[in-house]
Formats: sequence, structure tokens, C-alpha cells
Amino acid sequence: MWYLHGVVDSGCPSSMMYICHDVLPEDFSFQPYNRGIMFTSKLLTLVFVVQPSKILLGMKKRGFGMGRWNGFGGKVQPGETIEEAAKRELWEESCLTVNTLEKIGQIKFEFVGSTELFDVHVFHTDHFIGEPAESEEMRPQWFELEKIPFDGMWPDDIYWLPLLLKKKKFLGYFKFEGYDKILEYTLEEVEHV
Ligand SMILES: Nc1[nH]c(=O)nc2c1ncn2[C@H]1C[C@H](O)[C@@H](COP(=O)(O)OP(=O)(O)OP(=O)(O)O)O1
Ligand SMILES: [Mg+2]
Ligand SMILES: [Mg+2]
Repeated sequence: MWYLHGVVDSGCPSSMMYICHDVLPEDFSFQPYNRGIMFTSKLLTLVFVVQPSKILLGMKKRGFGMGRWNGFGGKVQPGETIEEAAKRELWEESCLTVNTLEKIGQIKFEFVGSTELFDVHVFHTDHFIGEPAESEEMRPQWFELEKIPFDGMWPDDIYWLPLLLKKKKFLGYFKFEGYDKILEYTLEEVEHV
């Protein structure tokens, strides 16, 4: 049996290679790795702009997750930090700028049949500059907090978005079959993320 032992930095922050080894590290716990499969990991960002009684979501118009309401975000590019990427994607997709973002969660997604994990870094902000505007990728819309369209969002969101709205930090793992069915998941509140 081979186990995850470390991470190879391929030089591109959005493409870390996790390697497996036949030694079980002491802090070894993350579920997908203990099956001895070699995974790559793709770094992604996700930003939610929240006001006291409403949240800004975007209808994804193209690519991954098309047709679903979601926060704003995308792939971390070489040479930028995850927070820089989160701000850039928010700007590109909604025309909003922010001075600060609060890191609130980290979620790993596994898709059965794929050895690429999505490592999604989730941010939250109360303060923004500008007016939301439609982009090529997203059509922004405010939703009252009691009317969040969970049926039109990724099925994992209903588990952890309530934590974000309470400003609780969290770590999650969701295993998907296709893009609609969650086979298993873990979710925990943490002090630091
Ligand atoms: N299960 C899931 N639940 C969720 O809420 N968000 C998810 C998710 N899986 C992926 N995402 C988010 C993370 C990220 O914000 C987005 C995927 O990235 P994108 O495809 O939007 O990347 P980019 O904005 O770089 O795209 P392009 O500019 O079209 O290349 O979907
Ligand atoms: Mg995007
Ligand atoms: Mg984008």
C-alpha cells in the first residue's frame, strides 16, 4: 500500500502534485489520500460578498458549474497569492473591488474517476467598492438571506454556506459522483483556516 507522503511543487501554484509513499505520516488523516491514490490538486478561489440582509451571487454563464448560482472565483495563476487571485477573479467576474477579504473556509472536492482534487479557498467580505455588473462569466444578483437559491447552486453549498454567513471558519471535503450527487463528505468548524 502506498500513502501520501508529501507534496511536489511543480512550479505552478495551481498544479501541486501530491505524492504517495509507503510510510504513513503521523498527521496523515485526509480521506482521499489514505486510499493510496495519487492526486493532483487545483487551487481555486471563491468569494462571497455579504450585506446585513443579502448576499451577492453570480449565475455562471460558461465553463465549470455553468447554470449554477455561486460566489465569484476561479483558478489561481502562477505568481499570484491565493488572496490576490480571489480579488482578481471577483473583479473580473463582478466588477467589484475589495480592500480586504476574510479567509473563511477551505474545501477539497473529489470527483469519482478523476485524480484531480479541487482545493477551493473560500473568502467572505462585507465591504466592497463599485456596483456589481455582468461579465462574460457571471451575471450577478443580490438575494435576501432567507431566499438563497440552494436548489440552483452546487449541492454542497447548503452544508457550509450557513457557516460562512455566521462567520464560522470551516474545513470541508466532498466526494462527488458526477456533478449532482454527493457520495460522502466531512465538514468541521475550525479556529484557523
Ligand atoms: N462543488 C463546488 N461548490 C461550490 O460552491 N463552488 C465550486 C465547486 N466546485 C468548484 N467551485 C467553484 C470554485 C471556483 O470559483 C469555480 C471554478 O472556477 P472557474 O471555472 O470559474 O475558473 P475561472 O474563473 O478561472 O474560469 P475561466 O476564466 O472560464 O477559465 O467554481
Ligand atoms: Mg470563475
Ligand atoms: Mg474567472
